[in-house]
Amino acid sequence: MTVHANPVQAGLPIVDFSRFHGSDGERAAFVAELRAILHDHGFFYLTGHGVDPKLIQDVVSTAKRFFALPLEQKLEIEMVKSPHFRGYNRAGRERTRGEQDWREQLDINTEGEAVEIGPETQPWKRLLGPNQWPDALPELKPLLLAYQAEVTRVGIDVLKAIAVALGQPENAFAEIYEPQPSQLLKIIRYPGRDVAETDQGVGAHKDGGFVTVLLQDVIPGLRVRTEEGVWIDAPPVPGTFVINTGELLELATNGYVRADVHDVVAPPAGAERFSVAFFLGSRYDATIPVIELPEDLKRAERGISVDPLNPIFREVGQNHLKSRLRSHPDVALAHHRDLLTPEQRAAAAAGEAGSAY
Ligand SMILES: O=C(O)CCC(=O)C(=O)O
Ligand SMILES: [Fe+2]
Repeated sequence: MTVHANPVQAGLPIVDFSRFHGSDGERAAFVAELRAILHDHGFFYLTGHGVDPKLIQDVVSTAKRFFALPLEQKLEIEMVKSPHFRGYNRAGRERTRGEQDWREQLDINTEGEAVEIGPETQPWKRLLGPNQWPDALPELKPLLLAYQAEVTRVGIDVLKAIAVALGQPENAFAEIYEPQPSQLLKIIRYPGRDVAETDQGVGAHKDGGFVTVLLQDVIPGLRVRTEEGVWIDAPPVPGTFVINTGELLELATNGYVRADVHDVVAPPAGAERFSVAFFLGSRYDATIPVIELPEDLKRAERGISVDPLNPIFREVGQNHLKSRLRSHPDVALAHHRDLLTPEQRAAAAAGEAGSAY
């Protein structure tokens, strides 16, 4: 694989998206490179994405001001107050495979109205509803919604390039993300190891959707596990996003596309790490299709390995709801007891269930 000017030696490749819109030759080279990356890792740095650096700077600085608010102001919008899994979580509240993640975060999603839930309503409709915003920082809402719109555009652009790399028409995935893809935006703060009770910023996991668009501030911590089981560091590279594919693409391509496992180690004592993660998925009412790949790619399909601890459904809304119920047992108990089995209720009450995302 040819890797473009890559300052991260032996690390993840850096890809310039403007080449997708360049000359025919540039586009073909870009698409071939992307295809190899999708198959090897599903992880890369993206430049040439067109997001205004000023917007990025404002999002990061305002996110830092949010986390610097007094705890009681952040708790005014604690996630447990939202049946739709929106809002703030203190560090230690989220779990990945039963182990505590050590990060605080604010979760935003598509801004919308709650749906009245009756016995016939599909359970995933509980995910729809308004976000919670801090009164103390009114500028956060317009900023994060503007940013969410921008990273949605980037995610969809990348998805079009992915479709082409897989030998499909650019709009191959449009029928499962139009008119409203699922959006989940998290601003995240990882406290240093002097404060964190474990080294686990977030435990090893795969993301769930189409693609994740990750903005890292300046402190490293993200690591990616290759197919051979080697962990590679993915430190921040200024001006880039880290893009990674999610399980949806693994499923849709019968494992041709890889969604590498990754984690975040807590920053050193005295440091704190900030990131902004955006997860783009298909419509909640979509079913993940299996894409017929060209013969040469088909031969390289790996198949899908099923994780018994975290089964994945082709019904997207059901899948999202499952992840959210597992990651946030307090919300599950407060608002969705009726969806839990007695075992899940007991595990949630003991704070045992959970996974990232
Ligand atoms: O904070 C990061 O850099 C990555 C977070 C992540 O992998 C996730 O939230 O799924
Ligand atoms: Fe992740």
